[in-house]
Amino acid sequence: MTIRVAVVGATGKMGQLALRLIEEADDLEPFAALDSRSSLDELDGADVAIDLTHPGASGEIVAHAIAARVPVVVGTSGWSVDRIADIRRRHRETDGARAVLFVPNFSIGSVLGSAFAAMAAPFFESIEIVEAHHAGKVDSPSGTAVRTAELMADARGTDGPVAAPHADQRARGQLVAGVPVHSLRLSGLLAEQRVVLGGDGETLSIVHTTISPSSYEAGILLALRSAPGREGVTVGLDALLDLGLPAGER
Ligand SMILES: NC(=O)C1=CN([C@@H]2O[C@H](COP(=O)(O)OP(=O)(O)OC[C@H]3O[C@@H](n4cnc5c(N)ncnc54)[C@H](OP(=O)(O)O)[C@@H]3O)[C@@H](O)[C@H]2O)C=CC1
Ligand SMILES: O=C(O)C1=N[C@H](C(=O)O)C[C@H](O)C1
Repeated sequence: MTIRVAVVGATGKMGQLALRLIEEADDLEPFAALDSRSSLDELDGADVAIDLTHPGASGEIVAHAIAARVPVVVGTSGWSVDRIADIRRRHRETDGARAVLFVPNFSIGSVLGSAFAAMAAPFFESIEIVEAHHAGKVDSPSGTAVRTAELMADARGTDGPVAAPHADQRARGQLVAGVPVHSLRLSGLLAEQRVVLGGDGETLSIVHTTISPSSYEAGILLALRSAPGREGVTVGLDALLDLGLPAGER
C-alpha cells in the first residue's frame, strides 16, 4: 500500500529533500506540499505529515495534525522537554489521536553519537557539548544538543547532575538538563556536535559531523514508513532503531 505524505515546509531545503525521496520511493507518494502561505487544512487526510519548517511554526502544525488525526513526523528543531510535555497532554486529551514522532536528527550517525554519549555519561563527572551549525540556523542550542543532554542526564540517574563550575557566567554556555551547551553559528559548515566528557586524568570526545544532507535520507524514510503504524508520542529515531536506550518516553 502506498503511504500518502503531506510535506509541510516543502519549499525549504529539508522539504525539497523529503519531496524528492517521496517521489523516488515506490511505497510513498506526495499528498500535499505546504509552505508558509498554505492552509494547514491541506494536510488533512494524509497518511502521514512531515513538519520541516521553523521552530515558531512547528507547534501549530503538530497541534493541527493531532486534531486532524494525521500521524506526524516532526523534524523541525526547537522542541524542549516542556513543549513536548504539552504535546503529550494534548495527545492524551484527543480521542483517536495518531502518532507524533519527534526526530531531533534524522542522521543515523548523529543518533548513534547521542547514544554513545548517554552510555558514557555515568562514568564522567564533567560533560559539555559544543555544537556548530551553518550561519542560517535560527535556533540554538540545536535540537540534537538538547536531546543529547537530556539523554545523558537520564542515563546518569542517581549519579546526579554533572559538574558545571561557574555556569552562571554567560560564556559557559546554556545549561540543558544541567549540561553546558555551547553553540557556534558559522559559514562553511552544515552541522557538527562534539560531546566532551572529563574524568580523572582523561577526556573522551564523541564527535559527529554532517558532511551532506544526504545523511538525513535514511532516517526520513524510516520515520515516514514507521509513523503511520505507531501510537502515542515518541522522541528520537533511536526508538525505531532498537538501541536499548531509555528513549521514546520523553
Ligand atoms: N531533524 C533533522 O535531522 C533536521 C532538522 N532540520 C530542521 O528543519 C527545519 C527546516 O530546515 P530547512 O529546510 O533548512 O529550513 P528552510 O528555511 O530552508 O525552509 C523552511 C520551510 O519552512 C516553511 N515555513 C516557514 N515558516 C512557516 C510557517 N509559519 N508555516 C508553515 N511553513 C513555514 C518555509 O516556507 P516559505 O518558503 O513559504 O518561507 C520553508 O518551506 C529547521 O527547524 C531545521 O533546524 C534541519 C536539518 C536536519
Ligand atoms: O538546522 C539544521 O541544519 C539542523 N537542525 C537540527 C538540530 O537542531 O539539531 C538537526 C541537524 O543538526 C541540522
